[in-house]
Amino acid sequence: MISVRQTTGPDGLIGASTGDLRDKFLVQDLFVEGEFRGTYLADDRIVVAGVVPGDHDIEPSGLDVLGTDLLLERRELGVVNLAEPGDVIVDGTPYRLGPLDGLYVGRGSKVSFRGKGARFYLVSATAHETHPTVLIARDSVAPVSIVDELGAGGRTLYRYVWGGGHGSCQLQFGVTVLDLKSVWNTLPPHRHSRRTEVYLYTGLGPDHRVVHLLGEPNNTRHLIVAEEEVVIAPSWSLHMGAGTAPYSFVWAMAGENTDYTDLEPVKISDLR
Ligand SMILES: O=C[C@H](O)[C@@H](O)CC(=O)C(=O)O
Repeated sequence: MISVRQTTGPDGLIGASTGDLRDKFLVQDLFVEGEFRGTYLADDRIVVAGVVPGDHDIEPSGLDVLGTDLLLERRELGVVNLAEPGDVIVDGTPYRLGPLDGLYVGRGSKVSFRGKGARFYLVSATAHETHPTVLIARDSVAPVSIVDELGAGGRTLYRYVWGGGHGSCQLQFGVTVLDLKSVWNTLPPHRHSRRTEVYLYTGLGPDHRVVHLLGEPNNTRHLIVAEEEVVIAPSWSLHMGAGTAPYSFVWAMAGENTDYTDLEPVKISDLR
């Protein structure tokens, strides 16, 4: 099943209740064993989905929203496994993903998912050409450490597909892991007017939450986000958060270009 999500422009924040904000910007309940559950974002036509295979292989379904026979008929795909090892099968070839490993799948391939205990998070964007499928183990990526000795924003970025690495049409994605006792992601914050970004939070467990900030720098709002929930950052919105426990998140972007550094920094002192 793939549902459709329209967010809003910045004016949509005026008078928005907690429920309004959650209805627009938070995607919940993607991970249900035995199902292919997705949300189609109007923003940059990104599809996010969750797949929990359990005892049976799962193929993408509910594709009437896309109007194509295959999920990747006109799309590219990023996959990150959030749990036990499992396989993504691409045109008959299995790719094994351990915890937080990534896979890029080029346009035109047929995918299915296998592995009891695996929990696959999918992000897809439209694609105009085919780039090779590649497995990106977390250990194989040069980590980018953000050191914050006095503050609480120490973390390590693992860039899986981005402008400086493996080619893609518009998709960029990776994983960021917070240092022990650090809480802040994406500090200092930024916006990127030429793309949409989605964050999936993981590693929090059932009893903890991330307080995620969205909105324009001078007009922020917050969402309280739980394990395996996704937050949408339209091109006009910043995105940053602080967790009540250690966590990681999968970030993914799509839009006008694949230049990872094409962003507009926001000064912390300008936040309102
Ligand atoms: O545009 C870049 C994305 O927001 C993330 O890569 C940022 C991030 O993981 C972090 O700073 O913690």
